Amino acid sequence: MNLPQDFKDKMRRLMKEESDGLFDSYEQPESKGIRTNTLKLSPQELSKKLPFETQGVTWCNEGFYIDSEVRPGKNPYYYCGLYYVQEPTAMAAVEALAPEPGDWVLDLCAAPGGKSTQIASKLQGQGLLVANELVNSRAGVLSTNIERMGIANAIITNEFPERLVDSFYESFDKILVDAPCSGEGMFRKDPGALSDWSLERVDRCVGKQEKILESAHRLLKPGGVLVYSTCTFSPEENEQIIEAFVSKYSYALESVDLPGLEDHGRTEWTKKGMPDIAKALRIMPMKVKGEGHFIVKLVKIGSCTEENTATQGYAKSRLKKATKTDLGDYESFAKLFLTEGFYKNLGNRLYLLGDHLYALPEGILLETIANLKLLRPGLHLGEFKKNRFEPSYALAMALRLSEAKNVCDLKDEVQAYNYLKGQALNVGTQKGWVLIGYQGNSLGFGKASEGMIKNHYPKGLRIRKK
Ligand SMILES: C[S@@+](CC[C@H](N)C(=O)[O-])C[C@H]1O[C@@H](n2cnc3c(N)ncnc32)[C@H](O)[C@@H]1O
Repeated sequence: MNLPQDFKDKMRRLMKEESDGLFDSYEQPESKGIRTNTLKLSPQELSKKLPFETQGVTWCNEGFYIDSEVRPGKNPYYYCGLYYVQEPTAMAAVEALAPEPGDWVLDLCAAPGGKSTQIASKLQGQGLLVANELVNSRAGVLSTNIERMGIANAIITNEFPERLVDSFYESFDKILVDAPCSGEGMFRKDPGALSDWSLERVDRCVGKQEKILESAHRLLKPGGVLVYSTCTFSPEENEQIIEAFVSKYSYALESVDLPGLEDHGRTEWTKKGMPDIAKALRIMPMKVKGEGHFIVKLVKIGSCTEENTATQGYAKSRLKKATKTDLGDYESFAKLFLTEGFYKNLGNRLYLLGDHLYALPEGILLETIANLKLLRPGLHLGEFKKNRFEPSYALAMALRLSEAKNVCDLKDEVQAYNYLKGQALNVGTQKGWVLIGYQGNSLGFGKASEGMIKNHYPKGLRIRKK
C-alpha cells in the first residue's frame, strides 16, 4: 500500500522500529466479522443456524470472525436482522461503554449504525437510544440498519451535537463519541481515508472532535460514562485531545480492560505527561486481527458548572400527539392484526409526523424532542394513506411472528430470496396484511388476496434481480 510520506515519517518518529510492524500490517488481509442481534437470538443460536464457520471474538461475546470469502450480507438471516456485519475490533468501544437495560444512551456520531445497533442489543428494549448523525446522506442508512435489527426504543436525529443540548441537557447515563477522525486505522478497509489523509486533515479533525466533546459534556448526567473512540493513531486526536478535555472538565478515567486487547494509551504522546492515559485502550493492527482504534472511558464528576443557555432554534415541530380521530384506520389495522399485548403496550405513546405514525420510546415527552430534526422519533408504525393505514417495514422487523395474527413463515431459502427480490408469493392465506417470516423471524410485510401475497418489501431494500 502506498502510504503518505508524511504519515510514515510521523509514525516512524513516534513509534521508532515498532512502526515497521504497523506499516506491514497494511499489507495483511482485513478481518471480517458479524455481531449477533441479541434482540432476536443468542450468539449460540446464531452460530448453529449459520451455513458458514464462525470463530468467537474474545472481547465481545456476541461477535464472531468469519472467513474472508463469506458474503454475510447475502444471507436471508441478514435480512431478518439476526446479525450486523461489523469488523471485530469496531465492537470494542460499546463493550467499554457497557450499556445496561434501562439506561439512556446517546450515540453522537452514529452512522452507519454499527455501534448504535450494538448499544440497542445491550439495552434489550429497555431505556432509550438516541442515535444522532450529522450528515444527512448517512443518516438514512443508519435508519435502515436500526429498523432491520427490530429496534423499537430508538430516536434517530440529524443534528449538530450542540443542537441536542437544549433538549437533553445532562440527561444521558452513557454517551458514545465515535468521532469523525483522520482514519489512519482504516487505510486498508477504506481507500477514501487513505486518499483524504494529510497532516492538515488531522488538525481539522481535532477541531471537530473538541466541539463534539464539549457537547457530550453538557449532555452527560453527573456520574455518567463517556466513551470517546477513534479509528486513527494520531496522538493529537487521541491522547492529547483527552488530556486537554480532562484538564478543562472534571472527569476520572476508568481502565478499559477487554480480553485479548492489551495495548494502551501512551503517556509519552501526551503534551504534559498524563499517566492516567494508560487506562485508555489502543488497538494496534499488528497485534490483533482487525483495524486500529483508540478507546477511552471517562466518568463525569459533578454537574456542568454553567446553566443550559442554548436557545430554541427551529420552527414549531411537525410532531404531534395522535388523537382518537387520527388513529381510526390504524386502530382497525392493529385490532385485526396485532396481538393485544403488543398493541396495548404502545398505549399512550402514539405520535404523528405528517402522515406517519410513530410510537415514542417510553419516558420521552413531545416537548423534549419537538425542536429537533427527527428522522425517526421512535418506532415507525406506518403511514396513513387515503382511507387506510399501511404498516411499515420497521414495524414488521420489530414484531415477533407470535405478535402478529396473520403470518406466512417461509421455510425455503429460495422463497425468501424471491420475497426479498420483490416477487409476489404464490401462497394462500387469510386476506389482508401478512407478516412474512423466514424460519421463525420476520422479514417484512405482504398483502394477501385471491391466493397470492402481494410484495410490500421496501423497494429500496430489495435484492437486485440478476
Ligand atoms: C466514525 S464515524 C461513526 C461510525 C459509527 N459510530 C458506527 O459504528 O457505525 C463518524 C461519524 O461522524 C459524523 N460526523 C462528521 N462530522 C461530524 C461533526 N462535526 N459532528 C458530529 N458528527 C460528525 C460522520 O458523518 C460519521 O458518520
